[in-house]
Amino acid sequence: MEPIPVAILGATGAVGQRFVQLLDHHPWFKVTTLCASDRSVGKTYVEGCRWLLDSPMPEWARDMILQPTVLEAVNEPIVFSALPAEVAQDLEPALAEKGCVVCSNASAHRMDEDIPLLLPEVNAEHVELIHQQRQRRGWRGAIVTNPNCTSTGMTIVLKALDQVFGVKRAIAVSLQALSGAGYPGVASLDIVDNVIPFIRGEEEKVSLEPRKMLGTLKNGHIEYHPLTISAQTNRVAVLDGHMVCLNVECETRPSPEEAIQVLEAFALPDWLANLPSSPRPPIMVRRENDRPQPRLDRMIGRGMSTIVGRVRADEVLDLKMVVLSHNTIRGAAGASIYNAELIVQKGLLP
Ligand SMILES: NC(=O)C1=CN([C@@H]2O[C@H](COP(=O)(O)OP(=O)(O)OC[C@H]3O[C@@H](n4cnc5c(N)ncnc54)[C@H](OP(=O)(O)O)[C@@H]3O)[C@@H](O)[C@H]2O)C=CC1
Ligand SMILES: N[C@@H](CC(=O)OP(=O)(O)O)C(=O)O
Repeated sequence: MEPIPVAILGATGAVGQRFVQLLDHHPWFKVTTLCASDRSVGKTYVEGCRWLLDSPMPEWARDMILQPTVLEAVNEPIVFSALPAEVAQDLEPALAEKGCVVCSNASAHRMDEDIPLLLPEVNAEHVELIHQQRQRRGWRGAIVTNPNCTSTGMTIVLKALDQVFGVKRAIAVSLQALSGAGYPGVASLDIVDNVIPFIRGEEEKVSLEPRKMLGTLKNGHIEYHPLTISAQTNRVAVLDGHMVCLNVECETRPSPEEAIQVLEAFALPDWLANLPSSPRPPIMVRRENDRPQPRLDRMIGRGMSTIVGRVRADEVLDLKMVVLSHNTIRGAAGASIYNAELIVQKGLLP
């Protein structure tokens, strides 16, 4: 098929750069517009972007001129948004009204009733909410969001366990990478030799977003999962990869070995598993007693897999384990691209 033109908003940031990297040689999508703030507009991408990734900036991106982040600059059928939430708030609905399908990382519209908070491994059927948006709001396009990067890996694990054992309560303690705070992010004098036990708004998102994703779509409306989550979130001196120490209580108490078998057997239907960005495998269980580790394991499945280790019986709830997910790939740009592939596959582009 002809490549589908796509735009990237916030193209110079930590997540925007991942979009540029992951869309290089993408089999379906071709980047035709890069947008940034007024600070960068008019510069070439190579001038306006402090490239932080360990592969070279793609040749096609280097000389593209950064466009203003305004409605008139964007005419592509698919728009990837890596905007600050306050900028996304009004612009994303305006783009959806104009006819663009916006695949967004920003938190601004994640919890809106008719907007899917989509993780294909967990709730691919929620994409049908696009029809509600079009009916209720009169949009030709749509907004589809991906979750907070800490919510991402743990929700995939909770889904696998919920399908078999039912999940009732969870305690999540995160160790979050620096790239999660964007660029330049946290000052080195704050984080070297240190852990910061506060990330604004994060605990609220990690407690609530999984309940929407694990919820049931009934009559065009999502009934949230009754699961209760207690979250504590911390910033640590890791570059990429968010780790979550997760304790889970189930309806039916599994042994650690039963839980491992369920996690290893977690599979996607063929139509999802065959999308270009689908994680292969969706979940990998490490049985060594000192894994997963961010530096060693975050790129498993090209950064799209969820890695689980240290699955043990818990003295307070039923199970405890450690979950690792690449925050700017599975938790951000890779997530949006995977969602866009799902939308194309379902024939939901206008
Ligand atoms: N980093 C992560 O792991 C995750 C991030 N997110 C979300 O993704 C979004 C982007 O995050 P991240 O890449 O980390 O942030 P960065 O701060 O690294 O990048 C922000 C980007 O937005 C642009 N921008 C800033 N202000 C404006 C403005 N007023 N108008 C237009 N563009 C603007 C910047 O352009 P310029 O360079 O010109 O200033 C830059 O391209 C945020 O909503 C964040 O919450 C979600 C999940 C994970
Ligand atoms: N808050 C996350 C990254 C992020 O921006 O998430 P959100 O889009 O949910 O605010 C982190 O610090 O790692």
